[in-house]
Amino acid sequence: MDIRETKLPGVFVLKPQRFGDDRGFFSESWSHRRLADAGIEVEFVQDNHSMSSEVGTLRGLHFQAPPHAQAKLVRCGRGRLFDVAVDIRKGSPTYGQWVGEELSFENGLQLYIPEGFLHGFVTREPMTEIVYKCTDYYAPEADGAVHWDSAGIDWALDRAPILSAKDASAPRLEAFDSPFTWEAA
Ligand SMILES: Cc1cn([C@H]2C[C@H](O)[C@@H](COP(=O)(O)OP(=O)(O)O[C@H]3O[C@H](C)C(=O)[C@H](O)[C@H]3O)O2)c(=O)[nH]c1=O
Repeated sequence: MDIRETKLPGVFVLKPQRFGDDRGFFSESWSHRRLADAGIEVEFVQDNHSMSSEVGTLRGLHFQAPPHAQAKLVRCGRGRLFDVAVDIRKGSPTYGQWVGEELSFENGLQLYIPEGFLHGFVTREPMTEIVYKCTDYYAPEADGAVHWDSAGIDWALDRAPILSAKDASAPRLEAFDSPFTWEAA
């Protein structure tokens, strides 16, 4: 498994090895030991799986506030999507900055997103499925959102995205009071 840090410290792109043969391929999609060896010391407790039928479906930008903050390990089980993380830790040198990566069934890439970051994605193919591990359980009372179009993200959209009502009415980043604070390592 190759693991490389993105331009946003703490956010990593991972590429598990695929062993191909006449049947297809085999891949270890997650290894606690391999992440720990890369300095990613987290315990996942919940797997999420969502499917979006249409191209241009945008889910995000979401977070869970402390004490239910979630780090996530995201991959694309079917189709293709553009996955984004935004730093919202007050005092962080990279506050408000974003990084994006195209994840697909074909490329097998994953994105690791630590606590203190918004997460969102937009689909690039129909029937796209996202699968991701979380380090805390769903806590609806701690669930939060920031407007998808307020962090300067280049979503490369050719039309208005398909959104949930919650996402369409989320506050803009500039009007958002983050519950996260950056702590220098
Ligand atoms: C997140 C979640 C949702 N739900 C239920 C609540 C709703 O009845 C239904 C759909 O929830 P929501 O519209 O929040 O789903 P998404 O818009 O895909 O939200 C997710 O999308 C972004 C990209 C994320 O990273 C988060 O995991 C999450 O916010 O699933 C659960 O039962 N458990 C959960 O962990």
